[in-house]
Amino acid sequence: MAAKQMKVVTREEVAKHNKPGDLWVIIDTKVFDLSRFVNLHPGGAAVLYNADIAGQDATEAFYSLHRQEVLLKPNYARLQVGNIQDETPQIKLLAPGELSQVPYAEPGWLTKGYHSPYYTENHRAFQKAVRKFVDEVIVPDGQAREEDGKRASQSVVDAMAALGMHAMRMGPGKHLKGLKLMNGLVKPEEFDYFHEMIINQEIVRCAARGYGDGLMGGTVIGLPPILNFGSPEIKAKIVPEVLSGKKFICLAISEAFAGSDVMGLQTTATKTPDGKHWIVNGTKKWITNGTFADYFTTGCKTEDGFTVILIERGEGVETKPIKTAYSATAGTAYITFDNVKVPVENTLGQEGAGIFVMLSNFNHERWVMCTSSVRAQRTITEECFKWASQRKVFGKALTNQAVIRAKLAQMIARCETTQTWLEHITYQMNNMSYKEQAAKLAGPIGLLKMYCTQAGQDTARDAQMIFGGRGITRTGMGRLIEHYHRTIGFDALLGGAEDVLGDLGVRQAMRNMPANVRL
Ligand code: HEM
Repeated sequence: MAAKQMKVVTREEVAKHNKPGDLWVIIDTKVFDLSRFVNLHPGGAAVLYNADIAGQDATEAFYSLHRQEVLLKPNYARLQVGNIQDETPQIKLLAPGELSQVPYAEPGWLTKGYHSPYYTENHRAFQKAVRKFVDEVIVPDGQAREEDGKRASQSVVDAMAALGMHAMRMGPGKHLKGLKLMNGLVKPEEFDYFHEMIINQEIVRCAARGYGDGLMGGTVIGLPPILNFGSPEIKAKIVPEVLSGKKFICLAISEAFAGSDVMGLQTTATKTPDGKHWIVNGTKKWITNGTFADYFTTGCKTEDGFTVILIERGEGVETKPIKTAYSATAGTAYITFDNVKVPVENTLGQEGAGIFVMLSNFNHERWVMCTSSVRAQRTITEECFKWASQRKVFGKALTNQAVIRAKLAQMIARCETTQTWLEHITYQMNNMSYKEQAAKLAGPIGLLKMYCTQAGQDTARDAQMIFGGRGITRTGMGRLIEHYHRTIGFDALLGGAEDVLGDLGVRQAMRNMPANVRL
């Protein structure tokens, strides 16, 4: 279709179009013909016929009531009929992949003129490529699926698989060998936890919490036990299917009976008399991606303790969606296992050593959650800074109010402290063996996660105060704030409740308390 021919007009000409049936406005030097749209306008017709708006420059009024994205929607973009002669737009749209220039909207290492000891040129090139991909492919799908509740589009899952993204989200390791990562941008042996952190932090910018978990969150936590404890046969079958996005897996541990206290699990697995199969009975609750998973990495109670068993969807396995505060796109499930027959070869790790299998993954899982939580807060801080700068109250921008600045100060400080602590821990992960990480980082990661999610909740509350009623409205200016405030609880609970993790951090530290110290 040929591009629409735009008129070039003067402000005086626009001013003549100020009545019913002939209504134009100027928004940032662009001229919109609202003559027919006026009766469809969600904000009503009267506001558009106002003498300060009709035929006038409505830029300030528009941006105090609408998000930029309104004008990007094709049905609204087509209302533009021209541009003001000899003027250029003042409001800049970020191109896909571009960094925000809003202060503190990007972590320090991505802020012009600042330095960091942790990131190489390769990390920077990698971040650029990942952001572009996320902006172009993930963000639009994330916003749409969070709304309609359907699972992440297979086209997105496939596009991520083609870049090796599902594999990279498992962290550095042997599973990357031979893969072309981000079109060859990073060599498998050079991929480190900072690369992984970049992927997580970029994805979370889609600002769709349920979708973020729906987008293979189950794989991030459900596949590592296969990679680390599965037999060669199991690995050879499952890993390629899942990392190519053809099949889906989830981690099935929590139950109605037991959440953070995994010792309380009641799902049982008993051997058949011939010893060739497990018979699994029980239920699982709040299982991310469970509604569409093909495989379930399942914590079971067995004769001599706990055992983790890989269960394939089939006879006796049923999954039902659980309605949570975020979207059904996450696939949060209640699962019933009813006399499910599973080959003993599907046992992950030693029989009776399931606690070890489950615990071994917790550090990475919690660290992943920290990476996301920290970045999500930054997006909210950016929203608040933008809003407080453009919103006028009593004739002045909100940023003129000391109470608003005090809230921004706290939000920024939380972004900076959590990111800096996260980078410190990530650096340790890069320089420690998996065993060392287990010994030395469980406590610090527990404390970091506790602090990240506490900070997130404080930021959610502050943001809601800054946005007022808009912060509790699902559409419009404050929609990201409403979403964040509604879903922050997930961060504080998933992967171990905040209080439990704080306590874990202190208990780990107590173990290292020298017996010979006194005040
Ligand atoms: C191209 C021009 C415009 C388009 C496409 C447009 C579109 C919209 C849309 C989609 C909404 C719903 C917002 C949401 O919930 O996301 C809305 C609300 C509104 N619009 Fe417009 N609008 C335009 C111009 C204006 C102008 C110039 C004014 C000037 C006062 C205005 C005043 C309002 C008001 C008062 C609301 C209700 C806001 C609220 O509920 O907080 N609109 N408009």
